[in-house]
Amino acid sequence: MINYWDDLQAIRRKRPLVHHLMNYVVMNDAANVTLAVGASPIMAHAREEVEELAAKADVLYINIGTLDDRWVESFILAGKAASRNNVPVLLDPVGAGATRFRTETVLRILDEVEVGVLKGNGGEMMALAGVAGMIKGVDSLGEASPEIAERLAREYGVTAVITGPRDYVSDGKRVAIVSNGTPMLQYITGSGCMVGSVIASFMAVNRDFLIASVEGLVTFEIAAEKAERKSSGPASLKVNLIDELYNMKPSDYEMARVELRG
Ligand SMILES: Nc1ncnc2c1ncn2[C@@H]1O[C@H](COP(=O)(O)OP(=O)(O)OP(=O)(O)O)[C@@H](O)[C@H]1O
Ligand SMILES: Cc1ncsc1CCO
Ligand SMILES: [Mg+2]
Repeated sequence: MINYWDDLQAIRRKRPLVHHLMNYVVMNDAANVTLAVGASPIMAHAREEVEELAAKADVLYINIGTLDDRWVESFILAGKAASRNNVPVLLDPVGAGATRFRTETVLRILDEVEVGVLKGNGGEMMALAGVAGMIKGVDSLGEASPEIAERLAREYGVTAVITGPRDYVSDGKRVAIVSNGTPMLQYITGSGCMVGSVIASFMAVNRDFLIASVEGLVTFEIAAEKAERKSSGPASLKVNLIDELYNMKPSDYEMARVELRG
Protein backbone atom coordinates (compact mmCIF):
# COMPACT_ATOMS: atom_id res chain seq x y z
CA MET A 1 0.00 0.00 0.00
CA ILE A 2 1.60 3.25 -1.14
CA ASN A 3 0.07 6.47 0.22
CA TYR A 4 0.71 8.72 -2.76
CA TRP A 5 -1.85 11.34 -1.88
CA ASP A 6 -0.97 11.51 1.84
CA ASP A 7 2.69 12.00 1.02
CA LEU A 8 1.92 14.63 -1.65
CA GLN A 9 -0.14 16.47 0.96
CA ALA A 10 2.74 16.13 3.42
CA ILE A 11 5.02 17.86 0.88
CA ARG A 12 2.50 20.68 0.54
CA ARG A 13 2.25 21.10 4.32
CA LYS A 14 5.97 20.96 4.96
CA ARG A 15 7.20 22.89 1.88
CA PRO A 16 10.60 21.17 2.16
CA LEU A 17 13.69 23.01 0.95
CA VAL A 18 15.20 21.07 -1.96
CA HIS A 19 18.73 22.27 -2.62
CA HIS A 20 19.57 21.60 -6.28
CA LEU A 21 22.95 21.60 -7.95
CA MET A 22 21.14 21.45 -11.28
CA ASN A 23 22.53 21.74 -14.79
CA TYR A 24 22.07 25.02 -16.72
CA VAL A 25 19.82 23.34 -19.33
CA VAL A 26 17.05 22.35 -16.92
CA MET A 27 17.53 24.70 -13.96
CA ASN A 28 14.37 26.75 -14.51
CA ASP A 29 12.11 23.79 -15.33
CA ALA A 30 13.30 21.82 -12.30
CA ALA A 31 12.54 24.80 -10.05
CA ASN A 32 9.00 25.09 -11.49
CA VAL A 33 8.31 21.37 -11.14
CA THR A 34 9.49 21.48 -7.52
CA LEU A 35 7.14 24.39 -6.79
CA ALA A 36 4.25 22.66 -8.58
CA VAL A 37 4.40 19.67 -6.20
CA GLY A 38 4.54 22.00 -3.20
CA ALA A 39 8.22 21.99 -2.27
CA SER A 40 10.64 24.91 -2.17
CA PRO A 41 13.59 24.85 -4.61
CA ILE A 42 16.88 26.66 -4.41
CA MET A 43 19.37 26.34 -7.25
CA ALA A 44 22.86 27.08 -5.90
CA HIS A 45 26.23 25.70 -6.90
CA ALA A 46 28.84 28.24 -5.73
CA ARG A 47 31.47 26.56 -3.58
CA GLU A 48 31.27 29.56 -1.23
CA GLU A 49 27.72 28.67 -0.12
CA VAL A 50 26.83 25.05 -0.91
CA GLU A 51 27.92 23.61 2.44
CA GLU A 52 25.85 26.12 4.37
CA LEU A 53 22.78 25.45 2.23
CA ALA A 54 23.06 21.67 2.01
CA ALA A 55 23.42 21.41 5.79
CA LYS A 56 20.09 23.18 6.31
CA ALA A 57 18.15 21.74 3.36
CA ASP A 58 15.54 18.98 3.64
CA VAL A 59 16.98 17.20 0.59
CA LEU A 60 20.07 17.70 -1.60
CA TYR A 61 19.79 16.94 -5.34
CA ILE A 62 23.11 16.70 -7.19
CA ASN A 63 22.70 16.62 -10.99
CA ILE A 64 26.02 16.55 -12.84
CA GLY A 65 24.57 17.58 -16.23
CA THR A 66 26.78 20.61 -16.98
CA LEU A 67 29.77 19.81 -14.81
CA ASP A 68 33.25 21.28 -14.81
CA ASP A 69 35.97 21.16 -12.17
CA ARG A 70 34.39 23.95 -10.08
CA TRP A 71 31.01 22.20 -10.14
CA VAL A 72 32.68 18.93 -9.08
CA GLU A 73 34.26 20.66 -6.09
CA SER A 74 30.80 21.92 -5.16
CA PHE A 75 29.19 18.47 -5.59
CA ILE A 76 31.66 17.04 -3.08
CA LEU A 77 31.41 19.95 -0.60
CA ALA A 78 27.60 19.96 -0.72
CA GLY A 79 27.34 16.17 -0.59
CA LYS A 80 29.62 15.85 2.41
CA ALA A 81 27.80 18.64 4.28
CA ALA A 82 24.49 16.84 3.62
CA SER A 83 25.94 13.52 4.77
CA ARG A 84 27.25 15.08 8.02
CA ASN A 85 23.81 16.52 8.74
CA ASN A 86 21.64 13.52 7.80
CA VAL A 87 20.18 15.32 4.79
CA PRO A 88 19.06 12.80 2.14
CA VAL A 89 20.93 13.00 -1.18
CA LEU A 90 19.69 12.18 -4.69
CA LEU A 91 22.36 11.87 -7.41
CA ASP A 92 21.60 12.09 -11.15
CA PRO A 93 24.63 10.76 -13.09
CA VAL A 94 23.80 12.64 -16.31
CA GLY A 95 25.93 11.31 -19.19
CA ALA A 96 27.77 8.69 -17.12
CA GLY A 97 29.47 6.41 -19.61
CA ALA A 98 29.62 9.13 -22.28
CA THR A 99 32.94 10.53 -21.02
CA ARG A 100 35.55 9.43 -18.50
CA PHE A 101 35.13 12.73 -16.62
CA ARG A 102 31.43 12.05 -16.03
CA THR A 103 31.88 8.41 -15.01
CA GLU A 104 34.79 9.21 -12.68
CA THR A 105 32.91 12.11 -11.09
CA VAL A 106 29.91 9.90 -10.35
CA LEU A 107 32.10 7.18 -8.84
CA ARG A 108 33.87 9.79 -6.69
CA ILE A 109 30.56 11.17 -5.38
CA LEU A 110 29.30 7.65 -4.63
CA ASP A 111 32.52 7.02 -2.72
CA GLU A 112 32.66 10.24 -0.70
CA VAL A 113 28.96 11.08 -0.16
CA GLU A 114 26.13 9.19 1.54
CA VAL A 115 23.89 8.91 -1.55
CA GLY A 116 20.30 7.81 -0.82
CA VAL A 117 18.94 7.59 -4.38
CA LEU A 118 20.97 7.14 -7.57
CA LYS A 119 18.65 7.92 -10.51
CA GLY A 120 19.64 7.75 -14.15
CA ASN A 121 18.44 6.55 -17.53
CA GLY A 122 19.11 3.05 -18.83
CA GLY A 123 22.38 3.90 -20.58
CA GLU A 124 23.84 5.83 -17.63
CA MET A 125 22.91 3.19 -15.10
CA MET A 126 24.17 0.35 -17.32
CA ALA A 127 27.50 2.19 -17.66
CA LEU A 128 27.76 2.34 -13.85
CA ALA A 129 26.98 -1.39 -13.72
CA GLY A 130 29.82 -2.07 -16.17
CA VAL A 131 27.78 -2.40 -19.38
CA ALA A 132 29.42 0.01 -21.85
CA GLY A 133 28.15 1.54 -25.08
CA MET A 134 24.50 2.12 -24.19
CA ILE A 135 24.69 5.92 -23.98
CA LYS A 136 24.92 8.66 -26.63
CA GLY A 137 25.65 12.01 -24.93
CA VAL A 138 22.88 12.22 -22.32
CA ASP A 139 20.47 9.89 -24.17
CA SER A 140 20.03 6.20 -23.43
CA LEU A 141 20.42 3.66 -26.25
CA GLY A 142 18.62 0.84 -24.50
CA GLU A 143 16.51 -0.46 -21.64
CA ALA A 144 18.06 -1.85 -18.48
CA SER A 145 16.43 -4.46 -16.24
CA PRO A 146 15.29 -4.99 -12.66
CA GLU A 147 18.42 -7.09 -12.11
CA ILE A 148 20.70 -4.16 -13.00
CA ALA A 149 18.80 -1.94 -10.53
CA GLU A 150 19.24 -4.60 -7.85
CA ARG A 151 22.93 -4.97 -8.63
CA LEU A 152 23.60 -1.21 -8.50
CA ALA A 153 21.65 -0.90 -5.25
CA ARG A 154 23.78 -3.57 -3.59
CA GLU A 155 27.09 -2.44 -5.05
CA TYR A 156 26.74 1.22 -4.10
CA GLY A 157 24.44 0.92 -1.06
CA VAL A 158 21.76 3.13 -2.63
CA THR A 159 18.20 2.98 -3.89
CA ALA A 160 18.74 2.66 -7.64
CA VAL A 161 16.17 4.21 -9.99
CA ILE A 162 16.49 3.45 -13.71
CA THR A 163 14.14 5.50 -15.89
CA GLY A 164 12.85 4.60 -19.34
CA PRO A 165 9.71 3.18 -20.97
CA ARG A 166 9.45 1.18 -17.75
CA ASP A 167 11.26 2.37 -14.62
CA TYR A 168 13.10 -0.10 -12.41
CA VAL A 169 13.64 0.73 -8.74
CA SER A 170 15.52 -1.36 -6.20
CA ASP A 171 16.99 -0.99 -2.73
CA GLY A 172 18.80 -4.31 -3.08
CA LYS A 173 16.00 -6.27 -1.42
CA ARG A 174 12.79 -5.07 -3.05
CA VAL A 175 12.14 -4.23 -6.70
CA ALA A 176 9.44 -1.94 -8.13
CA ILE A 177 8.51 -1.54 -11.78
CA VAL A 178 6.62 1.60 -12.83
CA SER A 179 4.94 1.57 -16.25
CA ASN A 180 3.34 5.02 -16.36
CA GLY A 181 4.48 7.91 -18.55
CA THR A 182 4.41 8.67 -22.25
CA PRO A 183 7.01 8.29 -25.03
CA MET A 184 6.65 12.04 -25.74
CA LEU A 185 8.66 12.69 -22.55
CA GLN A 186 11.74 11.72 -24.58
CA TYR A 187 11.29 14.90 -26.62
CA ILE A 188 11.51 17.27 -23.65
CA THR A 189 15.07 17.88 -22.50
CA GLY A 190 15.36 17.29 -18.80
CA SER A 191 12.33 15.10 -18.20
CA GLY A 192 14.70 12.83 -16.25
CA CYS A 193 16.14 15.78 -14.34
CA MET A 194 12.60 16.99 -13.56
CA VAL A 195 11.38 13.62 -12.29
CA GLY A 196 14.43 13.79 -10.01
CA SER A 197 13.06 16.98 -8.45
CA VAL A 198 9.75 15.23 -7.76
CA ILE A 199 11.46 12.17 -6.24
CA ALA A 200 13.64 14.48 -4.10
CA SER A 201 10.50 16.24 -2.82
CA PHE A 202 9.01 12.89 -1.74
CA MET A 203 12.32 11.95 -0.06
CA ALA A 204 11.72 14.90 2.28
CA VAL A 205 8.56 13.29 3.65
CA ASN A 206 9.23 9.55 3.28
CA ARG A 207 12.55 8.05 4.40
CA ASP A 208 11.71 4.74 2.71
CA PHE A 209 13.52 5.80 -0.46
CA LEU A 210 12.20 2.94 -2.59
CA ILE A 211 8.65 4.10 -1.83
CA ALA A 212 9.56 7.79 -2.17
CA SER A 213 11.06 7.03 -5.60
CA VAL A 214 7.95 5.17 -6.76
CA GLU A 215 5.78 8.04 -5.48
CA GLY A 216 7.86 10.57 -7.41
CA LEU A 217 7.90 8.54 -10.62
CA VAL A 218 4.16 7.81 -10.51
CA THR A 219 3.20 11.42 -9.69
CA PHE A 220 5.33 12.85 -12.50
CA GLU A 221 4.28 10.25 -15.05
CA ILE A 222 0.54 10.38 -14.34
CA ALA A 223 0.75 14.18 -14.69
CA ALA A 224 2.56 13.62 -18.00
CA GLU A 225 -0.14 11.22 -19.24
CA LYS A 226 -2.85 13.75 -18.39
CA ALA A 227 -0.83 16.59 -19.92
CA GLU A 228 -0.29 14.72 -23.17
CA ARG A 229 -4.04 14.61 -23.85
CA LYS A 230 -4.06 18.42 -23.92
CA SER A 231 -0.82 18.90 -25.84
CA SER A 232 0.09 19.20 -29.51
CA GLY A 233 3.81 18.46 -29.02
CA PRO A 234 6.70 18.58 -26.57
CA ALA A 235 6.57 22.33 -25.85
CA SER A 236 2.93 22.32 -24.78
CA LEU A 237 3.50 19.00 -22.98
CA LYS A 238 6.05 20.68 -20.75
CA VAL A 239 3.74 23.56 -19.87
CA ASN A 240 0.75 21.28 -19.30
CA LEU A 241 2.88 18.90 -17.22
CA ILE A 242 3.66 21.66 -14.71
CA ASP A 243 -0.07 22.51 -14.54
CA GLU A 244 -1.06 18.85 -14.06
CA LEU A 245 1.48 18.41 -11.24
CA TYR A 246 -0.01 21.45 -9.54
CA ASN A 247 -3.57 20.13 -10.08
CA MET A 248 -3.10 16.49 -8.97
CA LYS A 249 -6.20 14.93 -7.33
CA PRO A 250 -6.47 11.81 -5.14
CA SER A 251 -8.36 9.93 -7.90
CA ASP A 252 -5.52 10.52 -10.40
CA TYR A 253 -3.51 7.90 -8.54
CA GLU A 254 -5.99 5.23 -9.74
CA MET A 255 -3.93 5.44 -12.96
CA ALA A 256 -0.78 4.14 -11.15
CA ARG A 257 0.77 1.10 -12.85
CA VAL A 258 3.23 -0.29 -10.31
CA GLU A 259 4.46 -3.81 -9.65
CA LEU A 260 6.15 -4.22 -6.26
CA ARG A 261 8.19 -7.38 -5.53
CA GLY A 262 9.86 -8.45 -2.28
N1 LIG B 1 8.97 5.42 -23.87
C1 LIG B 1 8.53 5.93 -22.71
N2 LIG B 1 7.28 5.68 -22.28
C2 LIG B 1 6.83 6.18 -21.13
N3 LIG B 1 7.57 6.96 -20.29
C3 LIG B 1 8.84 7.24 -20.66
C4 LIG B 1 9.40 6.74 -21.87
N4 LIG B 1 10.66 7.18 -21.96
C5 LIG B 1 10.90 7.92 -20.85
N5 LIG B 1 9.80 7.95 -20.06
C6 LIG B 1 9.68 8.66 -18.77
O1 LIG B 1 10.29 9.93 -18.92
C7 LIG B 1 10.96 10.33 -17.73
C8 LIG B 1 12.42 10.60 -18.04
O2 LIG B 1 13.07 9.38 -18.32
P1 LIG B 1 14.32 9.26 -19.28
O3 LIG B 1 14.88 7.90 -19.08
O4 LIG B 1 13.93 9.66 -20.66
O5 LIG B 1 15.27 10.34 -18.61
P2 LIG B 1 16.61 10.99 -19.12
O6 LIG B 1 17.14 10.28 -20.31
O7 LIG B 1 17.49 11.10 -17.95
O8 LIG B 1 16.08 12.43 -19.52
P3 LIG B 1 16.89 13.82 -19.57
O9 LIG B 1 18.32 13.48 -19.80
O10 LIG B 1 16.27 14.57 -20.71
O11 LIG B 1 16.65 14.48 -18.26
C9 LIG B 1 10.75 9.18 -16.75
O12 LIG B 1 9.66 9.49 -15.91
C10 LIG B 1 10.44 7.98 -17.65
O13 LIG B 1 9.65 7.01 -17.01
C1 LIG C 1 20.89 18.13 -22.89
C2 LIG C 1 21.71 18.18 -21.66
N1 LIG C 1 23.06 18.33 -21.72
C3 LIG C 1 23.64 18.38 -20.55
S1 LIG C 1 22.54 18.23 -19.25
C4 LIG C 1 21.25 18.14 -20.33
C5 LIG C 1 19.84 18.02 -19.85
C6 LIG C 1 19.26 16.67 -19.97
O1 LIG C 1 19.93 15.67 -19.33
MG1 LIG D 1 18.90 12.19 -17.26
